[in-house]
Amino acid sequence: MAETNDRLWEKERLSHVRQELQDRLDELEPQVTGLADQAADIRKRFWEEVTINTGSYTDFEEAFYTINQQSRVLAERERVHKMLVQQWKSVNRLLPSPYFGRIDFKEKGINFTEQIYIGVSSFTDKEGLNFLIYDWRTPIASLYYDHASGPSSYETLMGRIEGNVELKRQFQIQGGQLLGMFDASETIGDALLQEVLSKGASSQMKSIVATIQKEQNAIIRDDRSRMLIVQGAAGSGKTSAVLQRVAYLLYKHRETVKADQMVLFSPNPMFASYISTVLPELGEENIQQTTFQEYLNYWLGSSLCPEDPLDQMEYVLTAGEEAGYAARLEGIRYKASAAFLEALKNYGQWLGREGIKFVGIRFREREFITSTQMRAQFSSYDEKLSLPSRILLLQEWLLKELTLLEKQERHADWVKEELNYLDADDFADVYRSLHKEKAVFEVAEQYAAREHTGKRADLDEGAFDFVEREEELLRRNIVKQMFKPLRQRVRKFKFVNVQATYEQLFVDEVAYKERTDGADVPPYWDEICKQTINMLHQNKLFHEDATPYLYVKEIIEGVRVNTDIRYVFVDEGQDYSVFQYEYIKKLFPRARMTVLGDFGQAIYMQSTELAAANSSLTGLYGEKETKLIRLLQSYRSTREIVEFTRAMLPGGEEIIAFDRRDQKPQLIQTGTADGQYDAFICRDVARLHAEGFQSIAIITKTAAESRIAYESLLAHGMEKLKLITKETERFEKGWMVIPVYLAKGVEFDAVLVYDASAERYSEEYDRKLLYTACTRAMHRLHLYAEKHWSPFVQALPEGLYEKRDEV
Ligand SMILES: Nc1ncnc2c1ncn2[C@@H]1O[C@H](COP(=O)(O)OP(=O)(O)OP(=O)(O)O)[C@@H](O)[C@H]1O
Repeated sequence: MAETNDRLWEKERLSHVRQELQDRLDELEPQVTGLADQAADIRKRFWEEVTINTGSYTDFEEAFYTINQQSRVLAERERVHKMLVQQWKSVNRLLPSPYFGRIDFKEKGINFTEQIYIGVSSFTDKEGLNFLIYDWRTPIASLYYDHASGPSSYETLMGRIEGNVELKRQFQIQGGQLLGMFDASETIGDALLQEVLSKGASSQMKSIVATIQKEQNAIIRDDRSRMLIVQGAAGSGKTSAVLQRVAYLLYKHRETVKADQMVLFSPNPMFASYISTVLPELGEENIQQTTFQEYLNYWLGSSLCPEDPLDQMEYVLTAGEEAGYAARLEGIRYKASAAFLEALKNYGQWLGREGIKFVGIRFREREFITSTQMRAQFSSYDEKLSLPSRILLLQEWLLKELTLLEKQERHADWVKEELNYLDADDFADVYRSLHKEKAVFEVAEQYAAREHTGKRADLDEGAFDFVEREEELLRRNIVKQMFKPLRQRVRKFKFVNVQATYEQLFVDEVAYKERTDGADVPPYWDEICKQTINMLHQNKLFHEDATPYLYVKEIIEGVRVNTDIRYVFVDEGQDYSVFQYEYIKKLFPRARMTVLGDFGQAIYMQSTELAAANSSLTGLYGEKETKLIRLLQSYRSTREIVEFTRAMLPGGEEIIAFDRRDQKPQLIQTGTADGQYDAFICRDVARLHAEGFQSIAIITKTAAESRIAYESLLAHGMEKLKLITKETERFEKGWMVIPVYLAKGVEFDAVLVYDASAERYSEEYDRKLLYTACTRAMHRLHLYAEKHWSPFVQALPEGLYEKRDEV
């Protein structure tokens, strides 16, 4: 009975709050449109109101004053309009579902229990005195996420507030209707989470604001660490938590930090599209999203073409039979290592003493300034100065030299010849400036004459030599134009041959050791050198060389920095090398960094272990400034799928499954009969679809395998199937074939691992690929093989799956 009363009471309150929201909306709407119209009107009539009369100084002043006045009114109207639009949007967002939680909190020493309703933004009553809804990011709202009922506390700017949570309640409100309410005695009750997690996958990630878990809340609200590292199991909500964190930080620091001062590194553009709706759903603007590759491409410019990381991945997975494969793999590993980073630091020292390669400045087949001259000039600078400072001095020297050479060059014969090719415009320009010059000349002559004789000078027409001055000016212009690109090259440091400077690291072992203060070389060094140089000679860079190359470039030219950015977030952080982290740190010197990842899904060779005791990531800002949070509970998949997948990973037993149940994963052995394989898959997709699963992914190991699978399944009549490639920009719901490395970070109702045979996944390296593929499944997981299962499947306890032998 009491429960029913509670529910009635909540229904009434909901309808009261909605009425208040509606009233506010009715109040705001005319203001919003009215102000927009007013601003538009002012903008349209701006110049009508202003009479510009510059006849006298007073007129001018008056015009100036009116313009100023008008633009101030306009700016104020626009500011108020923007604020009202924001309020209007926020009220609109609240109306269908004003809040999702309530806590009753009795503060210590105060004899009163406050009811706190929590929603996506705050809302007060008409008088502005009482909060009808608290924003989920307010300090008091953290009680909702962190504590079960009982003694609790929360942090405010003024210190810790202690008290007692007497009630914690969750609501399901949709379209203004109270559909359900649950009182939670333990953290956030499972009922709502169960409900949320049992839903189907969608083409866009959803906000988890109503069901944030305690350990996720710690990630969201951490505001102290310079570096926050989150090592979280597959599906533990890392990406979800980081997006909530962005919204939280934007709210907490709204006076000082704007969305464009945050940047998120995501694995690929498709992933970026997948998460793009979360922040707007929370009422915040999207932050800048990029991939590390975009940064590389931008900074390397057009002269060198770096390999795409996905192409590198495809090579690693498919080129096992090719000559030089083992050396390339060693190269990938070594060039991402801390040892190589150290070697490059030492190389920087060596370059400071000798060895930088310069490019001479050539002009019309002549060597103007040779690389030897540059080297001599460079070595004349004090060695105590940093390398980039000396390069700057050299740049200055070169620009001065060019000015001298430019002057000399005006008298060269080729300039005379060029005079013949000038067009009328060139002459007209010179003619105009000569006339101006003539006027100045005549005034100067008159002045000089008056000084000497006290009379006007009697200037004859020939006193100003037009012809001579004309040729002089024309020559000057011609040479100036020709020297422009030379100057530009110098300004862009093109006189340093970075390519040759990088290349000379890869001559042979002796040279390498000499230049890097005795660094050890990995196996296959000679072959690694050959492969690297071969690429450079084609003006290309292996992916593993791209960041080290930029690093060397910056050792010489100085570090590029972006001081605007205050927060950097790196998702799928295990896939970045220590080099890339070092680079990101330097690029954003004022930023705090949040890195989220899962070493269990570290499928790239350059991976970094996030949570290891001696992780290079901890070393980036030092232990004191670094905080590590581990997430062990997996939310994405059913208990059966988590139990199956975690058994694939050494140490996987620590992953905790959420208690949501469905079928066990199915292993389907198809036999070798022609066409049977794909026929089984088609049939299973149709069955899953009939069960109501809409997003179904057939996951392959490589892009090459994806293409073959796609063609073959298409031939079996699966017309609705889509092939996802690295060029796919938008993530859409449906049936798709996708290589595992593109499926990272996203999820599907059902996953069918196209070929989980021993032929496909047998190396230790394949374990994580298979794990990553299987952990994309939310509700159903099927694995297929013709004959022999991958050893990683064979090793699983039998009770974890159901076998379907179709042979
Ligand atoms: N607190 C939560 N409430 C509701 N759903 C949640 C919560 N945490 C995670 N989820 C859901 O679990 C799924 C996995 O979350 P997410 O993609 O953020 O995990 P992840 O750790 O980034 O995964 P992976 O590393 O495997 O890509 C998503 O569907 C997300 O909505």
